[in-house]
Amino acid sequence: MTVAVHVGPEPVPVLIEAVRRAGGRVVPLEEAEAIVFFGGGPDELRPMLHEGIRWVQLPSAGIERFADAGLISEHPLFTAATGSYGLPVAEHAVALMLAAARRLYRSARVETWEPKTSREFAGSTVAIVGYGGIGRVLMRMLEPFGCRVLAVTDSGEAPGADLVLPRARYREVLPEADYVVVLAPATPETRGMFGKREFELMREDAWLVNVARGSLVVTDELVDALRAGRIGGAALDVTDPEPLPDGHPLWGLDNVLITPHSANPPSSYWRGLTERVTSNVRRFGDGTPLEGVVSPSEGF
Ligand SMILES: NC(=O)c1ccc[n+]([C@@H]2O[C@H](COP(=O)([O-])OP(=O)(O)OC[C@H]3O[C@@H](n4cnc5c(N)ncnc54)[C@H](O)[C@@H]3O)[C@@H](O)[C@H]2O)c1
Ligand SMILES: O=C(O)[C@H](O)COP(=O)(O)O
Repeated sequence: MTVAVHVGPEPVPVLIEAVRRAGGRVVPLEEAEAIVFFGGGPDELRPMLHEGIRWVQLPSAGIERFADAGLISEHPLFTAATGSYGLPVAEHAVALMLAAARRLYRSARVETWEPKTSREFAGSTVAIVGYGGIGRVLMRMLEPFGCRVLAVTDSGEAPGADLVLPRARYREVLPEADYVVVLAPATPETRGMFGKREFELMREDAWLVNVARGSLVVTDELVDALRAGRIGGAALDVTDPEPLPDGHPLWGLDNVLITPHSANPPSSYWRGLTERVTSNVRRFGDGTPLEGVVSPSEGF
């Protein structure tokens, strides 16, 4: 079946091309049965959802803005870009962990010769809290380092992991991990899932690596834990608030690495998104299950 797809509100040429590559027809909104949404938020999307729309493809992996606005439904069906950005985000997590282990965050800033304090990353214990699309790629990248991987996922399956626990038991991995990589979605359930209580469970030399969403971490309690030496450090690609304002205490702590939500650079973003669009337009046309379907009740 040829799918009639509207790409908007921004008619991005590479997305139009991705729809056509999959055999879809790019049409005005009134004639569309599917929307590849790009260029706005819930306020722009809501008025586009006329009764002929059966499917909406959202551009990011984290779709909390749309869930919080009450837009996610089964009819129309919503898909996210979950898993599409596995390679770049997993690579960024590895870069942050290596920089932490090798103390590059420190060496890059000092202007004097210092005693050696770095450690080896190979053989570390890495907890992946939210083992999904990105977590699966991270697992593969950790293999050559001989890491021990503790995975938190409700699926019960994480091939190669040394331990798999359901999300309700995520705190149990914290005392064992050298690095806790946060990869869960932003939902009401995950808001603040890393705060004082969780930092107290972590090892004093362990690093928190957040490449998911800032809302999962209670920022003030993280600052307290870092100042008190309760944990070794934090590497944050995402923060709450975001952007992190100038003068925020996190900027001044030397055991903190901050990147500006740059784990998924533009070239990787467009590659991941166009692949997801092509694959899902094809699947929609064939009547096969779509990738990245969002559950209205779960919010991811
Ligand atoms: N930094 C960036 O630029 C960037 C880019 C892409 C994605 N992200 C974020 O990374 C995260 C993961 O993306 P993904 O594509 O792997 O998504 P995904 O849906 O494939 O994986 C998320 C996993 O977390 C699990 N999960 C849900 N609730 C949980 C909980 N309470 N505790 C532990 N695990 C839980 C899910 O079951 C799923 O397996 C999302 O938060 C996304 O917004 C960030
Ligand atoms: O979740 C994602 O795909 C990235 O973090 C980008 O999300 P954003 O477009 O909502 O910032």
